[in-house]
Amino acid sequence: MLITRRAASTASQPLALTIGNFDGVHLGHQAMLAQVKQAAERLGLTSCAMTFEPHPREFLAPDQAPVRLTSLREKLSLLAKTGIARAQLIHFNLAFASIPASTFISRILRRELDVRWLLIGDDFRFGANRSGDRMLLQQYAAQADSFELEIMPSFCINGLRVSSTAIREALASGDLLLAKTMLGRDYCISGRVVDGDKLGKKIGFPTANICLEHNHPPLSGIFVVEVTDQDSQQPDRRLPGVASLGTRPTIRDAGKPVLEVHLFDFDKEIYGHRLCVHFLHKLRDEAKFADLGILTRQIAQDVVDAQQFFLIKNIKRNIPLEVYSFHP
Ligand SMILES: Cc1cc2nc3c(=O)[nH]c(=O)nc-3n(C[C@H](O)[C@H](O)[C@H](O)COP(=O)(O)O)c2cc1C
Ligand SMILES: Nc1ncnc2c1ncn2[C@@H]1O[C@H](COP(=O)(O)OP(=O)(O)O)[C@@H](O)[C@H]1O
Repeated sequence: MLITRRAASTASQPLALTIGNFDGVHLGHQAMLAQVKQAAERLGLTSCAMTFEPHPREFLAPDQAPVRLTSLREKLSLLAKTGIARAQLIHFNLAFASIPASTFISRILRRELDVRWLLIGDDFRFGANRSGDRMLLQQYAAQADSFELEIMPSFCINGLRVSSTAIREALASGDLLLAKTMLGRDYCISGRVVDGDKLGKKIGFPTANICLEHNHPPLSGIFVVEVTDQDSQQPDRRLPGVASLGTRPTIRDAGKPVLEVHLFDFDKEIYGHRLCVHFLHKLRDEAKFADLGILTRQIAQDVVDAQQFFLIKNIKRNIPLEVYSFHP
């Protein structure tokens, strides 16, 4: 077995490690990473998260692979925000998928990475044919001069197990609040602004078209959003707007999802800028309208509905408030 390393910036030091796909870096992942950091501090180790690209199921069964919550870039940036010292990226290919579970432990975890403390989820499986499990790791952990093993129980909120699958389902059904509860932040998609059909300005609603880093986003429809522009003077400033994520059937069906945002009270050229679109609320599903005039009137209504959302969101209040909106 040949292992090649690229761009390791930290010197090789004994590790406190956790392993996973970390798609979304949700609150369950964040709790795991916090434990790894604590153990690393306590034991004088380097905290590290091992993750895979592509997602193992994207490689092994592309037809059944789940839609991604985060691109690799987004995932690494979220991992960095947790304060974990290092990410160990495994290029998931046939050679890696064929490594027997016991070889993965002895050769990679122990010899190559010098793992002294390991945290895994309660349903963690690994190695060729997913034959390795916590029992196997426990056997190795019991040996002299081995690593310490911790098992993370399911992380639940209101009795619901937080998982990437549950977040994908919440997003697909338009329940952005539930997704936010599990992610610990608004769901967001980032990418660079590219040229579109140049129709937006003509109909009075310029839209920044964002190049998607993953082809199958986990949600679709028309949304209230806030946008941050990483290439602006104020990269953390959240600009309000509306976004459309769909195939645009009215104009010329793009055949694949297109993400575009119209920002309120904004008229700068931002082609090439990297934007992050934070999804706050779903307004409606995308529709095929009879002509451009009807679509334009609907977009104007979407803007009014979104502004109403922001009006209520921004009022400071000390009374529990439930809001009903009626649509024709
Ligand atoms: C708030 C909003 C709602 C939209 N809703 C739809 C829709 O329901 N159906 C559709 O075909 N296109 C919809 N669009 C996409 C428009 O067709 C698109 O923005 C317009 O064609 C301009 O595209 P361009 O930026 O590539 O020039 C929507 C766009 C926005 C900003
Ligand atoms: N309020 C705004 N919201 C979004 N983009 C805007 C806005 N004002 C100006 N722009 C700029 O105009 C472009 C969108 O104009 P549009 O006519 O829709 O062209 P395109 O089809 O290339 O997206 C954006 O990429 C951005 O550079």
